Amino acid sequence: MSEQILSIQNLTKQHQADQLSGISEVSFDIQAGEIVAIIGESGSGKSTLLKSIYGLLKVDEGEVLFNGKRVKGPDEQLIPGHVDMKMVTQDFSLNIYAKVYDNIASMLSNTNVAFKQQKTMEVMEHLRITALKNKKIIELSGGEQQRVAIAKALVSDTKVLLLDEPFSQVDAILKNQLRADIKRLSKETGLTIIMVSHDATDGLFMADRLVILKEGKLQQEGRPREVYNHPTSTYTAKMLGNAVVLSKQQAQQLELKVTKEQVCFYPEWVELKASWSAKKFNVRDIYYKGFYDELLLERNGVHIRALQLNSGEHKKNDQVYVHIGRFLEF
Ligand SMILES: Nc1ncnc2c1ncn2[C@@H]1O[C@H](COP(=O)(O)OP(=O)(O)OP(=O)(O)O)[C@@H](O)[C@H]1O
Repeated sequence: MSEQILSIQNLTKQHQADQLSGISEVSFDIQAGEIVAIIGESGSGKSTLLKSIYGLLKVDEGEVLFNGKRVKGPDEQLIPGHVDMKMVTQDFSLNIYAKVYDNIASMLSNTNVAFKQQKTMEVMEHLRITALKNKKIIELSGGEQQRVAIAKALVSDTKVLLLDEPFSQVDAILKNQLRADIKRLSKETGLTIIMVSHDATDGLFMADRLVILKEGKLQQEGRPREVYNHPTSTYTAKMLGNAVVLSKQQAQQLELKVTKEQVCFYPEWVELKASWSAKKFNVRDIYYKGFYDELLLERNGVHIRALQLNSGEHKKNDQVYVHIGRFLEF
């Protein structure tokens, strides 16, 4: 059983006193070796939470415990931040005229040169940037710079890596590779990672646990599969899976038996098949997604979306039989 490394307790930080602008009473624990993804819409407080955990912001209330010891705020020490944690921000903080190797090695002392070399080479191999060793940062692509920034953060035996929008600079192919590499790194080395992303698929793909933030408050937390399949709000469902949200009245127009005010389901829960319970819908539009289509369907003026795995099977203005196999009520 892994041990707890961080405990975030009742953390509150408002940037402006007169309006909600930060985080409010956020509490959760992080186990050593876990990957935690903080997910939320723009302005929900993700960066504020990450910076508060690292000790970059003076919080109003609550505290962060690292192995049971309180993380100090920026007003309590000369260099803000925690010695066992490292944060990689979107600007990377690299010396752009220095070589990749030197950028990384600069984090280690010269007291043991052989160790410094070995450690730098080791971390470069982990991040697959050995071939870039003698290149200057200015000669690298955004994705390569991102890897160097992570290598630099990890070389000095970091226990917790904090990543703020780690994939903002990379294309889809590189993003998949980098996500897999970071996940592998955490599993191989026991590194704890807390990442912030506006793209929920990053969290679903990589994280052991998701923390969903809404307007500065913790909305839901749990394992990705659990949170995805059992969202406790329409906000979480929309953040994670492009969910369809209907009012009670709209749901009743589709002859769904509902009792609560809102109904929510993912497009993949909608079955396109004729059965005794299926209803006829019109295909109003088709969005081509590569190996599948997303259909915009309409019945009695209510629109829903469904997936068509057999791309091209139904066309615009076709009529299809639809069974909403599963839906949640809020
Ligand atoms: N230094 C600051 N001074 C005043 N308000 C701030 C400051 N930093 C953040 N805020 C406000 O606090 C709220 C949360 O900001 P934060 O950057 O934590 O959100 P976020 O979820 O990371 O957003 P994004 O995804 O857009 O980066 C926002 O309304 C933002 O405008």
